Amino acid sequence: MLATSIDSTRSQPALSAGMSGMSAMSGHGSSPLLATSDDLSKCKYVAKSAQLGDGNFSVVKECINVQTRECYAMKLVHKNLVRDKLELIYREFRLLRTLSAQIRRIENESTAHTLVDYFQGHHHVLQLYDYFETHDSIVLITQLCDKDDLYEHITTQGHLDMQRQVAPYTACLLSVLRFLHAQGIVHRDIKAENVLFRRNKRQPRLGAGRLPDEYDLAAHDLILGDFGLATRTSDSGALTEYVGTISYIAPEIVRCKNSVSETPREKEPYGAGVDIWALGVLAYFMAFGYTPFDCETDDETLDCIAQCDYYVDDEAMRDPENASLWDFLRRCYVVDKAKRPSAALLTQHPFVSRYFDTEEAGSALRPGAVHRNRSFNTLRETASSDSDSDDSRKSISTPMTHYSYGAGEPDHNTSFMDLDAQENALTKTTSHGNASVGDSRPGLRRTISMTAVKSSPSAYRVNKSNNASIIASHSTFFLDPAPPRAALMHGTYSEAPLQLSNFNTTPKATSRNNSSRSLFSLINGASGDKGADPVRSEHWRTANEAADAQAAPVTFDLGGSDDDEA
Ligand SMILES: Nc1ncnc2c1ncn2[C@@H]1O[C@H](COP(=O)(O)OP(=O)(O)OP(=O)(O)O)[C@@H](O)[C@H]1O
Repeated sequence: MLATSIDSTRSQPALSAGMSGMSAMSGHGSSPLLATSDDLSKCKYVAKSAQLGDGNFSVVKECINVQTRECYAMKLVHKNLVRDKLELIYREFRLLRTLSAQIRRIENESTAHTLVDYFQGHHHVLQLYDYFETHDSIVLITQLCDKDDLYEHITTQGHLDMQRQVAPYTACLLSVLRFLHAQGIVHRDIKAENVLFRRNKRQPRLGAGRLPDEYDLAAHDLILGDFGLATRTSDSGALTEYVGTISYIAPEIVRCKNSVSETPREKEPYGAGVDIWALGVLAYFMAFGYTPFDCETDDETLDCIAQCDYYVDDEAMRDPENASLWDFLRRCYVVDKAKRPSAALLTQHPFVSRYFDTEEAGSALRPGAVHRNRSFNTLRETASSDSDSDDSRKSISTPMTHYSYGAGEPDHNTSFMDLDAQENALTKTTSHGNASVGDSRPGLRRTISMTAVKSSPSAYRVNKSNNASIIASHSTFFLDPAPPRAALMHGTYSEAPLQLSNFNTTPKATSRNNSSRSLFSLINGASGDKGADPVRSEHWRTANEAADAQAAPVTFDLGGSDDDEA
């Protein structure tokens, strides 16, 4: 691992030098050298001025690669905003890049007959295609998704249809978590705002007798994004950071907040189970249109999470047709992280097992009676066994020892048959309290992720063994058509992208294929112009802001780990 100076490579033709792409976005965090206009690459992307969305540190816009006319999402992370939080973007980039490489490998190896589940988790991870740096921004070029995310879908519809949407959407996200966790990656920010819908929706060809109308096929277009808080457990050692989004964080993360003054050694580390808890929160939100633990203040919410005290709609709880969902949620909301099931085990749960190849799990566990509950009300019960009748809400407390895996990590081989055999009937602690909680429940609002990342310049190093051009070329799989390598930026330091109110061309939305065994063959295959269009490219490349060249860039080391592409 050794640092590479930006200016030593920037003057090279960006796309011909193996390390140039990487080094342009990498560096050592000290004494950055001034770039001149000669050093700047032309930007190969033009963005729409209107944004698709924004986050704490970034704006996301639709863009077009001027050579291939493929459309992507452009995430512009403003350097000023991340100057003391470089590790955030560094970590997100590294993870997305590694995941993209891993996904490419899997997709190349996959054949139709090996696809046994309806959802292939790796198809639903936001794909990184390209990256570059300008004077003001670090820019990630990713798969293009719809403007409306899952949060918008839920709030627009009030709540989602249990049978057609909640169950398959949950199954799809469970499939993503199973994939990520198998790679040793914890997302740590599973929430509706981070679930997108792929833009390029193609009509799937369904196999005979294959569930054409039983569920919303948009489930195959879910894309999990925002890997800003994701981490590899092997990279981070014990996870003890208080990060995530309050409504969705697990009790063990809450405990990390409360033990902030303790030495790291004394903190109780958490793992992939935090994503399972958050998936339970999201499934609940999809089903009922509000989140289970939210109170008026953050402190109250954290207390409720720590005690697993969640809102329960009385009617919805009693409806036997919702039993499967409630049971799924109870499996997710286990306070003891060692007893919370893994994503792999949860695929056997009746609420979602129809979407997985879980024959061994036993057909008796397969659901058939999960239907939409159209008539829930907002009266919920509170679980606190000590709550008084003047409590403003009622609740049901999930027992913390709902079932037992024994000590240590969950046994991923344990089936739900085994678990159910161990399990006692759910012991609800229903308290009195007659007041409706409708008034006390805080209004829904888009959530904000918490970060606890401190700057650590020493972490930025360059790994010369990672060849940027190889990594970049690997980030282009499943493009339709695949762009020539020269059409990518490969991390170069470039002029700011031109921004237009609209593209005066007919762009091709770029997306990876849908997933599922029945959806694997798609009606519309790759077609169209496969080559770069240099004339058009030059046309698009005019009018970039040369002013960008006047100051030194923030330097980044995006050197990968050893398990990145070789
Ligand atoms: N690939 C994409 N296609 C379409 N829209 C996107 C895409 N990526 C992000 N968005 C939109 O931009 C918003 C912000 O993106 P993202 O969550 O990645 O930014 P962030 O700065 O990491 O956010 P946060 O501060 O919440 O962590 C998303 O909520 C979504 O609406």
